[in-house]
Amino acid sequence: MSVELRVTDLVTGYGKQEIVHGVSMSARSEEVTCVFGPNGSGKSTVIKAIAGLLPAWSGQLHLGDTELTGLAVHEVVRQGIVMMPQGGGVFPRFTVMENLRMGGYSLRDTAWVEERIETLIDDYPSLQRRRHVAAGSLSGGEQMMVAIARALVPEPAFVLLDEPSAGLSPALVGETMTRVKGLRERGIGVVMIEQNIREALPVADRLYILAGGYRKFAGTSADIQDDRHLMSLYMGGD
Ligand SMILES: Nc1ncnc2c1ncn2[C@@H]1O[C@H](COP(=O)(O)OP(=O)(O)OP(=O)(O)O)[C@@H](O)[C@H]1O
Repeated sequence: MSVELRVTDLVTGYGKQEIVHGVSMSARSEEVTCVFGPNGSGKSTVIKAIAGLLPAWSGQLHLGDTELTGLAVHEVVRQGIVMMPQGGGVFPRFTVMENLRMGGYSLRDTAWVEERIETLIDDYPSLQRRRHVAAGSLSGGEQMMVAIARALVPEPAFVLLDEPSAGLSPALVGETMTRVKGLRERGIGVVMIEQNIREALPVADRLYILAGGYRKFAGTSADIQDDRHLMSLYMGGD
C-alpha cells in the first residue's frame, strides 16, 4: 500500500537564522521524489528536519496519519524513515560489516539485523567479497553502496538521500541512479537531493525546486518544457 510522506509549511533553520521559509512537499512510497536547487537553497535543511536532525520551528511532518513533528532521529527511524547524509557517512576505519550493523543500531533484535544484512549484501557482490575490509579502503562507488545498504537495514518505507552521486565518476552516477530505481521497485519511497539534474531527472516521479529557502516549483519531469525552462526555475525564477 502506498504511503505519503508530507511536509506542510515547514519553517526551520540554525540558531536564530531562518533558512527554510514555509516549504510544503509530498513524497510517496514506490516513487522517487527529487529536490533540486542551487547551493545553499535549503535542500539539506529540509531533509534534516524530516529525519529529526533539526526541529521544525513551525509546520508539520507526517508519514501517512502519523505525525513526525518533534520526534527524535531514532523515533523517525522506527517510523520507517532513514537518511543517508551527503558523502554517505560511511565510517572509514570500520569494516563493511561493522558499518552495515550500524544501520540496525536502533533495533533490539540483533539476530534479525544479522539476517537482514545477509539478505541485503547478496545484492552487492563486491561488498560480499570485502565484508571484513575497512570501508575506507573501498572505492567511492563501493562506499556509496555500503551507505545505501546500511540505510536499508531497518527495512525503511522511505530513504532520504542527500546527493548520492556527489564525487562519483559518470559511470558510477549511472549505477547509483539504477540503485535508486531498484529501491522504488522494492516499494521504497526515495527523496533525493541531486545536483546532477541530467541523470536524476529521468528517475524522478515528482520534483521540487527550492531557491533561497522557498519552494519555487512542484511537479513532474513532464512539466519541464526544456532546459531553458528548467534553468530559469533552478535559478529561482517564478
Ligand atoms: N549547521 C549549520 N549551521 C548554520 N548554518 C547552516 C548549517 N548548515 C547549513 N547552513 C546554512 O543554511 C543554508 C542552506 O544550507 P543547505 O545545506 O540546506 O543547502 P542545500 O540547498 O542543501 O545546498 P548544498 O547543495 O550546498 O548542500 C546555507 O546558507 C548554509 O550556509
